[in-house]
Amino acid sequence: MTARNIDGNALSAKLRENFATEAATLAQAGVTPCLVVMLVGDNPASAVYVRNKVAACEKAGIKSLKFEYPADATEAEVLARIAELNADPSVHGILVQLPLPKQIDEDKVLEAISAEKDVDGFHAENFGLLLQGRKSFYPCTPWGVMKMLESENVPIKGAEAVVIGRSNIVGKPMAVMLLSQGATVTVCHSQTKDLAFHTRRADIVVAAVGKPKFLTGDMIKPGAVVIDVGINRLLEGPDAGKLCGDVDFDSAREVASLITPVPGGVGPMTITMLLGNTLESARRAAGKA
Ligand SMILES: Nc1nc2c(c(=O)[nH]1)N[C@@H](CN(C=O)c1ccc(C(=O)N[C@@H](CCC(=O)O)C(=O)O)cc1)CN2
Repeated sequence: MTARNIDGNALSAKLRENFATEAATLAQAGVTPCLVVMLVGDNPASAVYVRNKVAACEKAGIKSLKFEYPADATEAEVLARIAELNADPSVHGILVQLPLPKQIDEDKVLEAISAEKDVDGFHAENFGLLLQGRKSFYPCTPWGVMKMLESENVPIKGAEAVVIGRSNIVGKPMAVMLLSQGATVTVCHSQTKDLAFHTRRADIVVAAVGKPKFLTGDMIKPGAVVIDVGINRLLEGPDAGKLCGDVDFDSAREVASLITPVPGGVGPMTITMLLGNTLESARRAAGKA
C-alpha cells in the first residue's frame, strides 16, 4: 500500500476562498477583519511564517498590520503594544510570533493578549474552554489537523490516536480535540518508554516533536493515518537546506493509508485556520457570531 497524501495546499485554497467571501460580507456590514502580527527578533523561519500569514490575510481581504521588533526588544515594549492593540476596537486578532528571544517571558506575553483577540488560541482562558468542550479560539495547527482528518472522512470516534509531543501549542490541544471527537488518545513524549509499542497500535498518529524523520514505517500500523506536524530544516547531507517533517516520509508512505507531506501539509493549514479565527473574532465584533 502506498499512502495517499492529504494536500494541505489544496484544502487551504478551498477554505481560504470561503473565508474571502465571508471577509467581504463582513466588510460590507462595516466590519473589516483586522489581524495584527508581532515579530520580535530575526529568526529566519519566523520571518517566512509571518510573511506567509500577512500574504494570506491580504489575499483573503483581511487587513493585516505587522509590528517588528529587534532581537533585544524589551518585554515592556511588547506588552505596551499589546495593551494598545487590546484596546483598539478596529483590531480583531493579535498574535505574537513564537519563539520569542530569551529575555521575554512567552507565557506573560501570551497571557497579555486579550482572550477575545487571541486568534492563536494560546491564552489559558481559551485552552480552558477547549478542555471543557466549550466555544473558544482553537490553536491553529491542531485545528488544521482536525480539518484535514475531516476532509478525508477519517473515523475518529473509537479510533486509537497517538499524539507524539506535549507542547502547549500543538500536542496538548491536539490530544484534547481528538478526545472530544471520541478517539482513545495516548500522548507520547521524550520520557515515553518503547514509543513504537504505542505508535504501532494507532489508527491515527500525529508527530509533533521537531525531530527530523524519527517516525519510520516500521513504527506504523498498516493502513494508519499519519499526520506530520514537524517542520525541520536539514542542516547536512545531500538534502541540506531542504525542509522535512518528523516523519520519514518514504518509509511511512509504504505502510500508511493517508499521510501529510512536509512542506505542503499541516503548515499551510496552520495559516488557514488563523484566518478562520480572525474572521470568528470579527464576526463576534459585528454581533454576528
Ligand atoms: N504565534 C505563533 N507562533 C508559532 C506558531 C503559531 O501557530 N503561532 N506555529 C509555528 C510556526 N507556524 C506558524 O506560525 C507555521 C509553520 C509553518 C508554516 C508553513 O506554511 N510551512 C510551509 C513551509 C514554509 C517554508 O517554506 O518554510 C509548509 O509546511 O508547507 C506556517 C506556519 C511556530 N510558531
